[in-house]
Amino acid sequence: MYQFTRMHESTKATRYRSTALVAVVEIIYTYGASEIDALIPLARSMASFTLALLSAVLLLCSAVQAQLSSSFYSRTCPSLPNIVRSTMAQVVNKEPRMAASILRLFFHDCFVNGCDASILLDDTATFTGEKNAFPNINSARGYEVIDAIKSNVEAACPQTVSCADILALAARDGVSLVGGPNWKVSLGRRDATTASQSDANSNLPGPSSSLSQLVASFAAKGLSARDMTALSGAHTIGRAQCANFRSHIYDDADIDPCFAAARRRECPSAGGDGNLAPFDLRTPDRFDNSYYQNLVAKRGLLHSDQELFNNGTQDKLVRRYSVNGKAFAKDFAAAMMRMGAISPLTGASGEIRLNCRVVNK
Ligand code: HEM
Ligand SMILES: [Ca+2]
Repeated sequence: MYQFTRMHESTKATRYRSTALVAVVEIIYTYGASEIDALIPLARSMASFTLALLSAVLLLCSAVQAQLSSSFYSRTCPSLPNIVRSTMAQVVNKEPRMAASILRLFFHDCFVNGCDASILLDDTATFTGEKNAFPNINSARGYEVIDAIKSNVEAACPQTVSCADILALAARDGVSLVGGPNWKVSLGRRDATTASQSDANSNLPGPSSSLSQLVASFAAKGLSARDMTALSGAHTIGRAQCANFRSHIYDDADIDPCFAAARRRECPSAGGDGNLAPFDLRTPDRFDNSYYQNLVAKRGLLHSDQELFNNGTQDKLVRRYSVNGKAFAKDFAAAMMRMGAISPLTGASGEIRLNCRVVNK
């Protein structure tokens, strides 16, 4: 759709340019070379008209393309990267898990109608939002961290930076603060004015998903199976609740029996639904490639995790990441940039929310 509009505009520009050229040639032909001097001002004004037209078309193109850019706030809010980074550093220093929780918030935002901070909206009389959808209720956390960053950003650059961009930056900083890769965050997203609980319920993959369901849910967002496997490496940090991995440790066969027995101690077969367990027992708060080493050892915590290494299409890639932390870091960063570019609101769409929890009045 964007592509079509762009081609259409540039065809128009070429047509205008050749019409101007033909006109100049016709004038020379009709009036003779001796009168060309008199025609120079006319030719000049036609040339500048053509130039103006071309630049107008170029401007239109960039608006239509609606591209994000890492320098989006470099003039309007130069302190933005430092504010986000220093707030995240304080928060993660106090509670390392928060790096994981903010990363997950970003994933859950982007997969539901794009990276538009829809997940941050509280329910209202006119819509039921995403916070109480099944994948998020009693599970997604870190909203108050985004509030704190937002209020620091508002103090420095009022009404300028979207909550969606703050979330994208905070997720990146959290990962890099706990030892993960760094990447350039593209900016210029705007905030949604509505949110949908049912979209959150249907677009986010669940812990009992099969490999083909996982691949399909990422494909629906324009992400490849490789992206899916790299992004799942986020489960190298953070915690999960017993209710989400109980059936894997009690009922599945594709699991190391010692690992299953150890995990059952923190997660009884009945009760204790909210008991927390780290995804990665070895380095629970360090963003490394041990998630993949765990999968190869059949020590994935969720059923969906172990699906990536269970004699399927992703086995080879999982093995590669398990022995090559650099390859994982590189692919994770690239996939995060692609995930962060899912259907952003740009230009005049959406708004710059003043409070990340509520739509502007
Ligand atoms: C591939 C499909 C995925 C499934 C089925 C899935 C599912 C889950 C589940 C069930 C939990 C535990 C929640 C709880 O018990 O409260 C969780 C936690 C987490 N997920 Fe995923 N996830 C997936 C992909 C991702 C992706 C792509 C990311 C980020 C790029 C991510 C980041 C995280 C993080 C960091 C945590 C820990 C959060 C915390 O400790 O607060 N997940 N995920
Ligand atoms: Ca969203």
